Amino acid sequence: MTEKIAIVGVGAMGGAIAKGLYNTKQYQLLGLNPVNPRVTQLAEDLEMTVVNDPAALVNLAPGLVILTTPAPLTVATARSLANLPTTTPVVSAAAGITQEQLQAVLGDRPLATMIPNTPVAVNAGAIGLALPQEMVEPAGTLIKEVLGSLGTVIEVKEADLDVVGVIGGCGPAFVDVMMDALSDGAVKHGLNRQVAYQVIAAMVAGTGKLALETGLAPALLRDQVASPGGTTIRGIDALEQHGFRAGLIEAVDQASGGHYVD
Ligand SMILES: NC(=O)C1=CN([C@@H]2O[C@H](COP(=O)(O)OP(=O)(O)OC[C@H]3O[C@@H](n4cnc5c(N)ncnc54)[C@H](OP(=O)(O)O)[C@@H]3O)[C@@H](O)[C@H]2O)C=CC1
Ligand SMILES: O=C(O)[C@@H]1CCC=N1
Repeated sequence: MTEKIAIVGVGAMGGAIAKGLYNTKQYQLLGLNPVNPRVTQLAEDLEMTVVNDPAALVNLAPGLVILTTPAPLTVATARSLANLPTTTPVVSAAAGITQEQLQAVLGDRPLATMIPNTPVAVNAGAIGLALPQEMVEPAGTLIKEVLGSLGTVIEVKEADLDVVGVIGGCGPAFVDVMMDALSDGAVKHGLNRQVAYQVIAAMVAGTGKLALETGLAPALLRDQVASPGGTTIRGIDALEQHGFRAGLIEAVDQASGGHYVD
């Protein structure tokens, strides 16, 4: 029987997860979200049954529930789903919301926290997953299978999920800012912006693939690009002088330390 996966909060993240799961053709998609034209269209596109009442979602008997509501609303939303059978696993993507907070409202059931990222929409996500030690089967296997269909799952301790969420979850936005600035530089030199976008996106995808497949440290990969006396090292010098590296370290500092409250 096809597993029914429920996405609670079908926004940017929930929608990206829905798209990635739809691509696999392996799951039946359910959703919970207030009614609006955006969600109605997405539901139609992804053959997803979206309801706007928690009791209706419980009646649809999902096999796995993924919480992607705004973090400050997630504990209250989880409470509205407490009637799910105690065997139904729940995975929350809400930044800064802990397993303990969710367990308090969802009771004793398989429960995990994660930080995915928007590339899950194209099954190329980086998903930090914190499974509690006492996770029972088959829930643990189901969670890893479903998330594994969306990209690379990296299991971490819950205490590390905050910083994993910054580099993995916020990271695409940081890279998008870099890509946008690189395209400005290229346009300044007369290149067509759409051509610049194409080159930059392929370059970023390939740089990530090379790092993943070689397992080499970024500093070593950088050295292979920077020919002695060449052009790259002059660009790196400019980046250092303008605080590129310090800016990224500060971005991780500023974005970490979850600030959401129930
Ligand atoms: N965006 C990202 O890249 C990442 C986000 N996350 C986490 O995912 C969660 C969602 O973030 P994001 O997708 O960016 O936010 P969005 O605002 O885009 O999405 C939130 C969705 O939840 C819906 N919603 C609001 N209240 C309820 C409710 N009570 N029941 C059901 N649905 C509800 C909203 O409906 P409506 O359409 O009416 O606004 C909206 O569709 C956050 O907890 C965030 O920490 C984690 C990792 C990465
Ligand atoms: O901006 C946010 O709060 C969410 C969490 C990680 C990425 N987006």
